[in-house]
Amino acid sequence: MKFGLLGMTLGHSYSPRIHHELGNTGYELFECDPSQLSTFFKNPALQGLNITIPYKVKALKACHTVSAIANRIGCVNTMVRQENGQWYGHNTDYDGFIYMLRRAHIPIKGNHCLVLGDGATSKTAHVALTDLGARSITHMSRHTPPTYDAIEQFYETTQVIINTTPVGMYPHNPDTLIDVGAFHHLVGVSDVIYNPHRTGLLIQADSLGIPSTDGLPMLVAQAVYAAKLFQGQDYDDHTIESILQSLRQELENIVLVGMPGVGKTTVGRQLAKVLHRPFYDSDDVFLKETGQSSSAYINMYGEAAFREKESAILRELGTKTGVVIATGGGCVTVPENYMYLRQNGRIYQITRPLEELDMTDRPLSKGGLPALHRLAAIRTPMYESFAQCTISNRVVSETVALIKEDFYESISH
Ligand SMILES: Nc1ncnc2c1ncn2[C@@H]1O[C@H](COP(=O)(O)OP(=O)(O)O)[C@@H](O)[C@H]1O
Ligand SMILES: O=C(O)C1=C[C@@H](OP(=O)(O)O)[C@@H](O)[C@H](O)C1
Ligand SMILES: [Mg+2]
Repeated sequence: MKFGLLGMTLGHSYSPRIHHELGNTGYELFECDPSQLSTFFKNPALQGLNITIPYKVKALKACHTVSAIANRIGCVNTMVRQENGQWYGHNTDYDGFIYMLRRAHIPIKGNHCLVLGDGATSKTAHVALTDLGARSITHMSRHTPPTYDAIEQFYETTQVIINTTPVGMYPHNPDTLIDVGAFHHLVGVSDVIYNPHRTGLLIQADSLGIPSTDGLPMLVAQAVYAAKLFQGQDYDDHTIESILQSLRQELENIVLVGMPGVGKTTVGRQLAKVLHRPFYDSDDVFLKETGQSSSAYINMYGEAAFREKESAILRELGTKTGVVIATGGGCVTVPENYMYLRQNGRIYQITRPLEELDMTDRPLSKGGLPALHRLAAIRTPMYESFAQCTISNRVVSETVALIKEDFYESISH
């Protein structure tokens, strides 16, 4: 009995991890060339498959019976071997897509929807949005009209935006196709990408207070719905949510911001140790990359030159998942750094009474306590606009425990 995911180049996939959690411990990855495909499907040991690009249409053709939904979409993502040896095909991406929208409370009925992209996922989205009662569905793409040059004509009508393109996906993050702020009547934005957790599109939606969702709930839900077909088990929403939570817990970064000398490096290092995560300090990375400490560099070339290099470092660090990142105290002065850090992370502002801050070798704290007060007056609103949570750093071990507690609590919502 073999189960697994079929594709051409699979790289890192969460599917085995999800199916293993559902008890299907033999679920594996099958990378296959187009020329091997018809022989592959004939292997009688194969009991169940999930299919990813570029084989979703070919898979449909290999099935003897196909669900009505999969037929309408024109491709299958799940194949189940029947007792007579023939393949049955379904599309659980459809079910996963609907689950994702329902979970995020994004209303479709009666609404004008704009779908970015015209690939396989956009077809799934089209059929699902139709079934959910969308008032209109417009597909925007690079080559088939309407193309992105025509986007302005949709600013006043669009109510829901769904991105089905890979734009903004790792390692090309952050990158966006459109300006969410230009749309005036949005009630929901969804991106089927799940790495990063928050694409540029979703960060924009979030900052405008528009309900939004990434694609991880869809990924997990389609896997659970496929497992129902593979294993004949009747999983409920609770199963989807608990797997989603464990993935989020593993993937979400913890990012520390705050005044120079407040304890970001010290707390971050301890926290990483307690959580068994890799630790990155942007000033350490700076030293490794330039051969100079941040303070020496600022003294020699000025703050602006330092900020530019620091941003490039944060852009790179922010694409990582499951790590702890301590930033340098001034990272909040560059607005783009928010997107770099927030795309995969929950950001914590660390505070301590200014009188207790360590000012050694910190050029921006030069000038004693009055200078530190002036710096804090400028920066505090910036730290607050970056951070989702503020933690006061009295005793390092307690600070670590408080962040850990908040982090797990935040993931469970
Ligand atoms: N809660 C705390 N109590 C006492 N000293 C602390 C505390 N947190 C950090 N420190 C000390 O403050 C200094 C600055 O800490 P550091 O982690 O380098 O700050 P940052 O990275 O925010 O600039 C270090 O000497 C560190 O040991
Ligand atoms: O506040 C700042 O502008 C800076 C803080 C430093 O990091 P710490 O906050 O870890 O001291 C370091 O990045 C650099 O000297 C600039
Ligand atoms: Mg530091």
